[in-house]
Amino acid sequence: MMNYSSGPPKEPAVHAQDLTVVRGPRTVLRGLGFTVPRGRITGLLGPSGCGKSTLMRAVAGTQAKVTGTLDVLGSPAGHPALRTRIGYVTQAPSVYDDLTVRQNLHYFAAILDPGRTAADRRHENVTRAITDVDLTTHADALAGNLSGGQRSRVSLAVALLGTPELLVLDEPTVGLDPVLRRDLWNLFHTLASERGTTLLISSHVMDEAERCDRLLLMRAGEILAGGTSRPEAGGDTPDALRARTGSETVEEAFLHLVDEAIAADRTKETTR
Ligand SMILES: Nc1ncnc2c1ncn2[C@@H]1O[C@H](COP(=O)(O)OP(=O)(O)OP(=O)(O)O)[C@@H](O)[C@H]1O
Repeated sequence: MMNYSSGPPKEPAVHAQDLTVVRGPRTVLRGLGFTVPRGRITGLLGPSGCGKSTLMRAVAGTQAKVTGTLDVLGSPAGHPALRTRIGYVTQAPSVYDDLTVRQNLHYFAAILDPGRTAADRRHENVTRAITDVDLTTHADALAGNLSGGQRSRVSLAVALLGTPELLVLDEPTVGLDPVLRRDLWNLFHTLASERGTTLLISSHVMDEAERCDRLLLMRAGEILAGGTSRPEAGGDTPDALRARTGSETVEEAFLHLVDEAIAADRTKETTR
């Protein structure tokens, strides 16, 4: 296993400039600039509806009406060459209820790595992914009989099958108990430190921000902290964010920045 402790490559995994997304009649992301450093966990945090899922869909290449620059692992987002290099887990677990956990994984493994000669490798990858998400004891259970949290871990295991360079995880810990949340965060840190995986993880639970290496804070389709319009491009660290805003927690820092943004909006309106 490779160890990336000597420092990840400098070129960011994701680079966005003037990124704008329109959904229906609304401009949901407005001219965003940010980078996601390689081999680190970047947390994307902000209130419900601020545009986190839309941003992740754009990075994963599944979002329509994206304008501006969005480079992912050196290619434009959505490029076919990125398909096997990115693992994307949406909020809705995509598993087949009438297959067991192991059968689900074998099904997706066969798509990623087809052919009889790859059977041993597929078997190894499936076993590793099931172990990674701690579902070994449920490997032969039907997915339809699993709890919500277990089903989302099957989705995560599917994303881990191809050993992706970039993992895009949309609220992966929603509905999980504290022990599982802790275990998953430990897994995320192991993936970053031992496999060099870049993780972009969304959450609206501010205490999860403390577990990230870097933070991008969003509000109403804009980046509030960690974007490239500020010197802390590549995401603020939780420590830097707290220090910069004189706050004890990331939640307090976020509220401080929201208040600042609201005050700045009001000033703009009154000077119009
Ligand atoms: N298909 C759609 N058509 C039009 N607007 C949409 C569509 N999907 C989402 N939106 C709007 O885009 C905005 C951003 O949605 P998005 O799902 O990206 O937010 P989010 O931050 O991920 O929210 P949550 O934390 O609740 O998942 C929301 O205001 C939402 O109403």
